[in-house]
Amino acid sequence: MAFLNKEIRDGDNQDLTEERRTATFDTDKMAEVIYGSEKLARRRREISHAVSRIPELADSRPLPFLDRFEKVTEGTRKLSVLDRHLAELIDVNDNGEALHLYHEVMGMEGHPLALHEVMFVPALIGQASDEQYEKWLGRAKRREIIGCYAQTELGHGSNLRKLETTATYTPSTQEFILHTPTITALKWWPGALGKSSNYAVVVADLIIKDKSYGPHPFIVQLRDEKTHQPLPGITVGDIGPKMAFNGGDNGYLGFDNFRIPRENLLNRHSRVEADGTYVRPPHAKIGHSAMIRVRSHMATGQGWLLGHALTIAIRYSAVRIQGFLEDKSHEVKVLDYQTQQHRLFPAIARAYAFIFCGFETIRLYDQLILDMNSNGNTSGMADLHALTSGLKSVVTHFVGQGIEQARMACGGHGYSMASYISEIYGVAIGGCTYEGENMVMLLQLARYLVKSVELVKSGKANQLGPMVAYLAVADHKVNLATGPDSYVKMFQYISKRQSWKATEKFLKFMENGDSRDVAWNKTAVELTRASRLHTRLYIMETFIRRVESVTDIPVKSALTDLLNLHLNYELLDVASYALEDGFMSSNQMDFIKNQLYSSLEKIRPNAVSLVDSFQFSDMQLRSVLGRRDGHVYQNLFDWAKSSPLNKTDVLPSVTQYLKPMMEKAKL
Ligand SMILES: CCCCCCCCCC/C=C\CCCC(=O)SCCNC(=O)CCNC(=O)[C@H](O)C(C)(C)COP(=O)(O)OP(=O)(O)OC[C@H]1O[C@@H](n2cnc3c(N)ncnc32)[C@H](O)[C@@H]1OP(=O)(O)O
Ligand SMILES: Cc1cc2nc3c(=O)[nH]c(=O)nc-3n(C[C@H](O)[C@H](O)[C@H](O)COP(=O)(O)OP(=O)(O)OC[C@H]3O[C@@H](n4cnc5c(N)ncnc54)[C@H](O)[C@@H]3O)c2cc1C
Repeated sequence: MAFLNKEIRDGDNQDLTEERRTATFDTDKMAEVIYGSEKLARRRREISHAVSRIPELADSRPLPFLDRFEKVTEGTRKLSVLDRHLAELIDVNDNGEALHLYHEVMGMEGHPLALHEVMFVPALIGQASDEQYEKWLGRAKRREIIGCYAQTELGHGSNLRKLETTATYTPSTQEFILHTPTITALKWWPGALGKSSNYAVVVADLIIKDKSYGPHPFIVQLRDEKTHQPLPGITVGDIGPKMAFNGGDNGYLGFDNFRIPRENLLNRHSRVEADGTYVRPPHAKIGHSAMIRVRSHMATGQGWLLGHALTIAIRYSAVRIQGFLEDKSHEVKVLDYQTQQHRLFPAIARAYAFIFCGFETIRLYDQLILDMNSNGNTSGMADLHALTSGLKSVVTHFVGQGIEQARMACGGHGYSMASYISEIYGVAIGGCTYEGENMVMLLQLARYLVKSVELVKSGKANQLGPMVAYLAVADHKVNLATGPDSYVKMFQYISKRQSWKATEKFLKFMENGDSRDVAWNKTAVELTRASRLHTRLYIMETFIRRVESVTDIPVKSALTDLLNLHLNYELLDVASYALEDGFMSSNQMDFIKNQLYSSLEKIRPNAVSLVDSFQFSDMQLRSVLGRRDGHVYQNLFDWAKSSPLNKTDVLPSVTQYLKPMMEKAKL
């Protein structure tokens, strides 16, 4: 008989095998839904297999035992090995294959090319003119040069309008002079800036004839192409260890009146003529496109990170036997406890929801770039900016929470670096900060929601985009028993009510004499609540759309269980908004809870297979606790024995300090 869960192998832990046998769907088919195509799901497996046959691509030692210097060296070593094997391992023009290969081999702790691929090349593609493509893009794509994205400064990150680095145009030499006027103007944080990159896209305040034109992107050479020494006028280095990403060299950068030619302003959309005339872009924020790109990709990337932590926690929970249920002669798997299921299963649903939702925003971003580059059409920018601002904030926040729950669900062993969950957590929560601090970005979405409510109030509801059309819809009582649409309607009611209440509150402060900014700040918490609700509604709707589109019946059925869990969990979490004005009854509340608990029971037999379907190899997971074979205790013991502290029985520190202390005490 063909097994539905393809992970079953001889010699694996029996408890885990037992779980895999209960799968009601084919995990390969589920992987096709997760990764968007049969081809990519299959290629991922093939690539992982091919990588496992090249020993040099393996981590030379478990990463948690490496210090920072060793991590940076190890990442760079693997990159160079990978470079030799690239063409034999993947179709280099296929982004999905490339992304998988890098996740597999390089892991998540950072490496010299991380920002080159994620932001430097995309910034060139989005911002450079055809002539600049000719000069830089090919070299960048071939990796003759390595670049990063240097925007944030020591003193400013969120408020781009106040960046202090200046790029002053000098018509006599047709050059920009880049300068760092104060210590707070030092670029600070850019990934791969400190030691690896020899070029950067630098965002600086463009100044022409003493007038500031705001932040603009420039391509800047930082280091000599032969010696890799910083060029005269450039100060550059590493900012030190961080919560995670310690294989990466986030850096600082200062300019001392450093000159670059006029052609180095990335000028697809705006430019400076030889005489200093400024030509405006078609949209004021078009220079931010590299950020919108990363934000568009974040929901999927973060969903995968949550998937990593859950794969570890669910597999472990199926192997960990502790305590009793009915039969007092046998301890049970901790996965059988309702509290454990409640801790983990809604997070599985969210991981799936975020991945599906992310695929939609990636498509929207690709369409926007196509429109902008082919006919200068920027009409989709405001919508996508609002959407991705909310999405990156909500998703990173919940992913952080979900990973932390996964850690706790593994008890003491979750706290060990052997689980690798703390590393995943550190990487994931970086996303709450980078690409726009979460509160700041929620407030960006709130601007859009407030404007939308104002449109409705002024009788222009017909101008609302499809994503906010619900803000104008009349309220009707909802019967939740009629299926997903009724949950959407209830959520729409809640989200709409909060957007309206926050807007009314904001307008009231202004009517009472507060300035717009002060009124905004006095309403900010309510506004961020509106943004979160709007975003969660969008995630819910995309999840429903995706499940509806699935054709494989067993896969669809398992996904429907996950979706039902998601709908009930989400609604329960925000029910107080609808209970307070009586729109939701306490009977409905009980109904939601009962549905939720029965979803947990339905999902239980598929739990291991739902996470196996992510098809993360052991190499990619880098977790001793979460390995596919489930031999948790032997694996943990072997790992601990390999700790450098265990190389000798008596440590020099004991001989030097501890023993003399003990000897002295004896006297
Ligand atoms: C294959 C790819 C895989 C990717 C996977 C991801 C993995 C990533 C790993 C890499 C790790 C790290 C990378 C991190 C890189 C960085 O962090 S780069 C630095 C990022 N920095 C930021 O995000 C700064 C945040 N701040 C801002 O973006 C802006 O300052 C902010 C938007 C907050 C405000 O901009 P202002 O210019 O000040 O604008 P306002 O006055 O507030 O608004 C004026 C109007 O403009 C609209 N607006 C703003 N931005 C945009 C935009 N981008 N697009 C469209 N419209 C925009 C705004 O809504 C206002 O409109 P309104 O007046 O309301 O109509
Ligand atoms: C792992 C990592 C990688 C990074 N990589 C890069 C990179 O490659 N390139 C790059 O240029 N940068 C990078 N950054 C920097 C990152 O983009 C910024 O740190 C981020 O945009 C947040 O800005 P900030 O540090 O100025 O935070 P701040 O804005 O100083 O945030 C501090 C607090 O102030 C609040 N706050 C600020 N403004 C407002 C407001 N208007 N209203 C309400 N509250 C507000 C925030 O909510 C937050 O609570 C990276 C950062 C990290 C952590």
